[in-house]
Amino acid sequence: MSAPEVVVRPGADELAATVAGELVARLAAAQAEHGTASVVLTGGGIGTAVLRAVAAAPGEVDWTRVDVWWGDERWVPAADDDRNEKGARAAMLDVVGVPAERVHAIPAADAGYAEPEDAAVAYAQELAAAGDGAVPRIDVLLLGVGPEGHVASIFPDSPAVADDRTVVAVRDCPKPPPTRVSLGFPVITAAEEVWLLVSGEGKAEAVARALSGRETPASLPAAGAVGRRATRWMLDQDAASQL
Ligand SMILES: O=C(O)[C@H](O)[C@@H](O)[C@H](O)[C@H](O)COP(=O)(O)O
Repeated sequence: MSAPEVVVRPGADELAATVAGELVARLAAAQAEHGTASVVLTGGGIGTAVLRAVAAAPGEVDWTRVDVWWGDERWVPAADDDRNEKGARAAMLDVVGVPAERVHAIPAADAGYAEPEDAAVAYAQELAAAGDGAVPRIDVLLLGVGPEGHVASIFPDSPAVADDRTVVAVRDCPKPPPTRVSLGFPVITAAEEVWLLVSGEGKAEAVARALSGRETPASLPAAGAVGRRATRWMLDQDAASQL
């Protein structure tokens, strides 16, 4: 595991454009090496801005050979505007044309699973099937970061921080909506590259704490979000202001 890399851009728009350009380049390189590429998407403001920037400049990637997964999803019906999937489809997936069979959405609350725990098991099975029983190769795993240091839907000092399952149901989230399904640390830390996308002064303290080396994944989940080959903190100036 290498030391985290920190990239700082002046503002959120420049950050989104930089991340989009580097994501396109990384996915194209993965396709050149493996034939296919895979990315885990995040919800949230800067994550969605990145998807819009990718759609505006989709580059050299063959989008019919990209597998798309999600880091977390809100436990709401498929048509609800809170769905990360809905936002990602509108911002990018439908624009660049990722085929339906490569879009691995976390089941919605009206998809036929009684409880989010059942949906989590189903998503864990879908991941395992793609990876021949293990976590599939993830070229880039994108994560937003909350002001208190959550990533995906793993919140500080919540049961998910110590859960060794690949996918977990999460209840009583401090950020609404309160019920979610999230990847667990075993998947996040299995990704080739983890990119943490952070914008705004309200996140500056969490960024500084995560990079201080003094936090645990339980106290500050973002501190536990490390990739196998690379961990990149991609920040705007405000988010970097306490470094
Ligand atoms: O679905 C979600 O809510 C997320 O995936 C969540 O982890 C998000 O990425 C962060 O809360 C940052 O969100 P913002 O960029 O909007 O602050």
